[in-house]
Amino acid sequence: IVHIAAINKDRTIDDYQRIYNKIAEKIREDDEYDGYIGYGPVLVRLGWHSSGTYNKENNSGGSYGGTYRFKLENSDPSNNGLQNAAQFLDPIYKEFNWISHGDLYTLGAVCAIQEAQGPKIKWRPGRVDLPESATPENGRLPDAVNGADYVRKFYARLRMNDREAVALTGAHCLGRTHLKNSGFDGPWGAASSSFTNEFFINLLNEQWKLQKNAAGNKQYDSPKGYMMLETDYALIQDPIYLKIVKEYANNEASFFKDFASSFQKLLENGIDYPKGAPEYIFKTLDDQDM
Ligand code: HEM
Ligand SMILES: O=C1CCNc2c1cnc1ccccc21
Repeated sequence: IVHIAAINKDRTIDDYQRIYNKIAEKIREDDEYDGYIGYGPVLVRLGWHSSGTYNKENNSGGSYGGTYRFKLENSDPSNNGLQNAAQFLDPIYKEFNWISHGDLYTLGAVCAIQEAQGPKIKWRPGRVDLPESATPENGRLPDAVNGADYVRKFYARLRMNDREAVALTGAHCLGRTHLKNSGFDGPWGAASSSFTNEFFINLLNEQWKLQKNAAGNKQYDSPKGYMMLETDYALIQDPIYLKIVKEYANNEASFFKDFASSFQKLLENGIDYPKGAPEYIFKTLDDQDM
């Protein structure tokens, strides 16, 4: 399967910065969501899940077709809770319905990371809405109750190496798990809305105890009320991953650099960009004194 980015000559960076600003202002405005965590984390998860269906074996899935908008994909149990992000983006799509859904979902994630004081993420438009028949089947997104071998194999399907896998999982500095969505619970204390390397610091500094949560699922809990999924904890069980976790815990700049490149790669998996395709770096509201 080949998906070629459609270059729309009528649209410039100003058009996309206007959408970016609308999303950023709405994130600021709707600050009460999820106990005042805000919409940032769930917008990041929507961008990641709409891209995480990619399979390098046949170049299927991925963000290009915006197929999350179809029932088969948005009712995938792995996507429980992302309806909140889709509803957040609805009014933005109505006002700027010249943008494709794939571009909107990924732009929303880039905006959320940058507005959370994370790294600047390069973003390229050109995804084209595909019909419902192009929706990938359920089951392509990762399960949390697994170890390092599963994590390595899963990320390899997305063309990600060990460093990219650890960097991407660092997005778990944002938001939290919700029993009603995924059957995992917490953390309450550490559920942050700022993008930092604290996920790696938590992994190394807390005492973790594997226990069953209220839904009967295993997760790691710490005395401070923090939590880790088994796939999070795998990053300090595997010696190769552990070395990278230590690097990112001690060097936030290195984490930011690797996250920025890995996240762009994740969001662009499966898309062929023609030579000279425009690539944008959006200004934050702070950069624009807004
Ligand atoms: C093995 C890989 C991964 C697994 C098993 C996993 C699993 C999960 C689970 C179970 C939740 C809780 C969802 C809920 O209950 O609302 C979650 C939340 C989240 N995930 Fe991941 N994840 C993985 C990788 C990633 C990646 C690569 C990113 C982004 C780059 C990401 C970003 C997020 C964010 C931002 C949240 C918080 C959402 C919110 O607060 O509503 N995750 N993840
Ligand atoms: O250590 C943290 C910080 C707050 N958020 C999360 C952590 C660890 N694992 C997570 C897994 C999924 C979603 C959020 C988190």
